[in-house]
Amino acid sequence: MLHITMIGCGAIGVGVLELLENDPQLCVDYVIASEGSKALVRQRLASFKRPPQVLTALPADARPDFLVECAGHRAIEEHVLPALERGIACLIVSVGALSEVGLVERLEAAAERGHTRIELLPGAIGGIDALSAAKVGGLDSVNYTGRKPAHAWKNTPGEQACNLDTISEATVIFQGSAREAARLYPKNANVAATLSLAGLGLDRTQVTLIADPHSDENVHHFEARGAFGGFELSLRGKPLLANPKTSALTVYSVVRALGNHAHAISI
Ligand SMILES: NC(=O)C1=CN([C@@H]2O[C@H](COP(=O)(O)OP(=O)(O)OC[C@H]3O[C@@H](n4cnc5c(N)ncnc54)[C@H](OP(=O)(O)O)[C@@H]3O)[C@@H](O)[C@H]2O)C=CC1
Ligand SMILES: O=C([O-])CC(=O)C(=O)O
Repeated sequence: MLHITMIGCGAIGVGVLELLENDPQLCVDYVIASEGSKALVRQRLASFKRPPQVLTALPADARPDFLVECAGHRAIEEHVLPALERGIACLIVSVGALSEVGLVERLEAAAERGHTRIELLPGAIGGIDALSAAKVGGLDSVNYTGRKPAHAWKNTPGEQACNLDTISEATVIFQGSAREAARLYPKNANVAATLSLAGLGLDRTQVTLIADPHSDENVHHFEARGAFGGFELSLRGKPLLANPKTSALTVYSVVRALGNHAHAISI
C-alpha cells in the first residue's frame, strides 16, 4: 500500500480524496491545509470512511511515499521544496506556478539533494506524452487556445479586455507567449505552462485565450508541428462545480497518476 499526503483540500483535493476512498492500495494519511481553512477541511472530510488527519505541516517524522500538491504556488514554496529536500517524491498539479523565473531550477536542485523526483501532472490537458516525445525529434511550433465560459475569467485582466457580463460572442481576451499568459493569468496558466514545459518553452509557445458566453466547458485546443509530423488535440473539459476555473479531468489525472504508482500495470 502507498501512503500519500495531500496538500490542499479545495475543489481538486476533495474530488481526489473521494475517488481514493475505495482504493485498497492507496491510503491518504495526512491532508495539509492552511491555518485558516483547517476547521473547514476537517468538516469536509468528516463523512469519509477513513478520514485523513488534517495538519498545517508535514510532521518531522512522517515519510509518505508521495506528497501530492493540489493547492497553488505558495504551497510549492512552503511544502513541496522542503519535502523534496527530505527525499519525499512530489506530484505537482499547479504547474502554472513553474512559470516563475528560477522555480523549476530550485525544484530540480531540491529533488537532486533529496535523491528523489518531481512529477508534473498533465491535469486538465491530454497529449503530453505525444508532445514530449515529439520534442525529442525537434518541434517547430506549438499553438494553444484556451476557451472558457465568460464568468470563468472574472477577477482576471479579461475584465479589462471586454465586458464579461454582456459580451454576446466568443471574444479573444489575450494573444501572446505562454510566459506573458502566465504573468497575466496565473490562475489559468496551468495548461499553457504544461504544454511549454513538455514542448517549446514559455517564449516559443503561442497562447490565445477566449471568453465564450455560450460555452459551459473549458476547451483546451493545441496544434504541434515538428520533425515527427503534426497533431492537434481539442479537449472539452467539464468544469468542477466547486471551482469553474478547474476542469474535472484534473482530478482524474491525479487519481490516474497515483494509481499508476500503486498498481501492477501502469497506463
Ligand atoms: N494542471 C492543471 O491542469 C490544473 C491545475 N490547477 C491548479 O490546481 C490548484 C488547486 O486547484 P483547485 O482545487 O481548483 O483550487 P481551490 O481554490 O478550490 O483549492 C485550493 C486549496 O488549496 C489550499 N491552499 C492554498 N495554499 C495552501 C498552502 N500553502 N498550504 C495548504 N493549503 C493551501 C486552499 O486553502 P485556502 O483557501 O486556505 O488558501 C484551498 O483549499 C491551483 O493552483 C490551480 O491553479 C487547476 C486546474 C487545472
Ligand atoms: O481547465 C482547467 O482546469 C485549468 C486551466 O484552464 C488552466 O489552469 O490552464
